[in-house]
Parts: sequence; C-alpha cells; structure tokens
Amino acid sequence: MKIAIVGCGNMGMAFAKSFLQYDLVKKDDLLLIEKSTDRSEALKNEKAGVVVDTIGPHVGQTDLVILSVKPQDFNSVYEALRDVVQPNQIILSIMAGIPIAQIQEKLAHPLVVRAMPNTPAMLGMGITGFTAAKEVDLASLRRVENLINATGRSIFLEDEAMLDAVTALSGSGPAYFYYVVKAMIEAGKQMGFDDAVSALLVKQTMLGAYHLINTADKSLDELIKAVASKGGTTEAALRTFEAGALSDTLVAGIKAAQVRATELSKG
Ligand SMILES: NC(=O)C1=CN([C@@H]2O[C@H](COP(=O)(O)OP(=O)(O)OC[C@H]3O[C@@H](n4cnc5c(N)ncnc54)[C@H](OP(=O)(O)O)[C@@H]3O)[C@@H](O)[C@H]2O)C=CC1
Ligand SMILES: O=C(O)[C@@H]1CCC=N1
Repeated sequence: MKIAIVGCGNMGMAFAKSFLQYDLVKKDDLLLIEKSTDRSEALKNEKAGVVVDTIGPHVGQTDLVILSVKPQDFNSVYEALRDVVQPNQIILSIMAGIPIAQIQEKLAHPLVVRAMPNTPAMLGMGITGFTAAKEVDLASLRRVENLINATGRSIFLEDEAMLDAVTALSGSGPAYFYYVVKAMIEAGKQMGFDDAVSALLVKQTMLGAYHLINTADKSLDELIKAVASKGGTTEAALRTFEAGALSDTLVAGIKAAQVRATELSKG
C-alpha cells in the first residue's frame, strides 16, 4: 500500500509511525508532505519516509491520502490536491470539524473517510471515531479501519454529526486529563512537596485509579464511595468541588469544544 500524509505534525506522524511499526507501509511507499522547513528537515534526518514540501503529481500515485493539516489550513491545500487526486484514491481526513461533504466538494472527489483520533495514538493507545461517505465501499473502509487500528482502538459511527462530539470528548480529552493532573501536582507543591515527588504521587494515583475503573466490578459512584470515608478527607475535597460546580464546569467545557468543532467547518 502507498500512503501520502499531508501535514506531518503531531497527528500525521503519530499515524505514520504506527503504520511503519506494524509494517503496514514501507518507508519508500510513505510520502510525507510537510510545509514547515524545520519539521521536514527533522523528518529527513529521521528517514521517516519520502519527504517533500508541496503536493505534486506523486500524491496521485498513492492509494490513500491522509489530510492532517489544521482545519484552517485546508483552504491552502485543497486546490493543489484536487489537481492530482485520482478517482480510485481514498482520502482520510482527521481535521477537526470539516464535514465530509465539504471535503468532497472542494476536492471534487467522492471517496472520503473522516476520522477523529487523539494523541495517545503516538503510543498505539489512541481511540478514533470514524465515519465514511456512502461512496466508499466496504472493502476500502475495512482497509482504512485496519490502518487506524494500528494507532489504537476505533469506533465506527453511522452519524457523522457525532464526530464533533468525539472531537470534544476523546479528541481533546487528553488535554482535560493533563489539566486535572497539573492542578493536582500544583496542590501537592503548595502542600510542601517538590515537583518530582508531587508528580510521582499524582501520576501513580491516576494510573492505579484508571486500572481500578477497568477492573473493579464497581460503578464510578461506588469507586468514589470506597475512597470517601464518612466525615473524612475525601468528602471535604468533594464538597469543595461541588461548591465550585467543578463537574458542571467540565461538562460545559466539553460542550464548548463541540460547538467549536462545528464552527471550524465554517472556516
Ligand atoms: N493534536 C491533536 O490532539 C489532534 C489533532 N487532530 C487534527 O489533526 C490535524 C493536525 O493536528 P496536529 O498534528 O496537532 O497539527 P500540527 O500543527 O502539529 O501539524 C500540522 C502540520 O501541517 C503543516 N502544514 C500546514 N499547511 C501545510 C501544507 N499546505 N502542506 C503541508 N503541510 C502543511 C504544518 O506546518 P506549519 O506549522 O508550518 O503550519 C504542521 O507542521 C488538525 O486538523 C487537528 O484538528 C485530530 C485529533 C487530535
Ligand atoms: O484542539 C483541536 O482543535 C484538536 C482537535 C482535537 C484535539 N486537538
């Protein structure tokens, strides 16, 4: 299989490296199109694939083209791509917000799959929601799904509108987690630990708690209850969180991300 990746930043390269790791593509068959000179020099030094700085006819010789530029940069990419795209090529977009119909129209090309991964894809531990234009046949969709699964797990969604919710929940989700971890480490520092000790206490707590979510036969409420002794310390913390409407704030933030995803489709 030959693959072109347009925009080789965080996510483009997370995909590229996962494909290479599982031998789904050979370096000679992996075309990396990257505008940033610094980044393309680094990719050349890494020998990550065939690195070029602009879209040209060689892109038309691949089976799959992954669009992983920022949504705002799609306008600077689509004309060059429309000129070279071939009828049998599949386009896989991971750009937040941009609907399949808009990509089809701008590229004058029907075969579009739209996906929303997240950064743990860099470790093969991502989760990707994806959907496809009705013109994409099942065999092609399966091939794309196999590629996506090299970056972690995936879920097919019939309803494209739900991809903006995937973006808000799991696409942006790692940042929410880091935000909470950062606040906990800060609390540790304010109570007298140095950075490293506070980070160790918090990171191991998050790791252990994550595994309990997955393995303990308990709901999240039951897990909370198992920590929060009556009249104890955890209750004191949870009361403060409730007083500050922390849970409602998190839900509101995630919904704001969904609204922003929809706005991005408008350019
Ligand atoms: N980061 C994340 O957690 C996730 C991101 N996404 C989506 O993935 C896409 C990429 O995000 P991310 O990897 O973080 O972004 P990055 O900025 O890390 O990567 C995008 C790269 O594309 C380059 N680029 C811009 N225009 C062109 C062009 N015309 N031709 C070739 N390369 C170009 C950029 O160069 P320059 O910097 O010079 O502009 C940059 O190096 C976005 O659409 C985002 O919505 C999806 C899921 C998660
Ligand atoms: O913040 C963003 O727009 C992208 C999409 C999901 C994660 N990062």
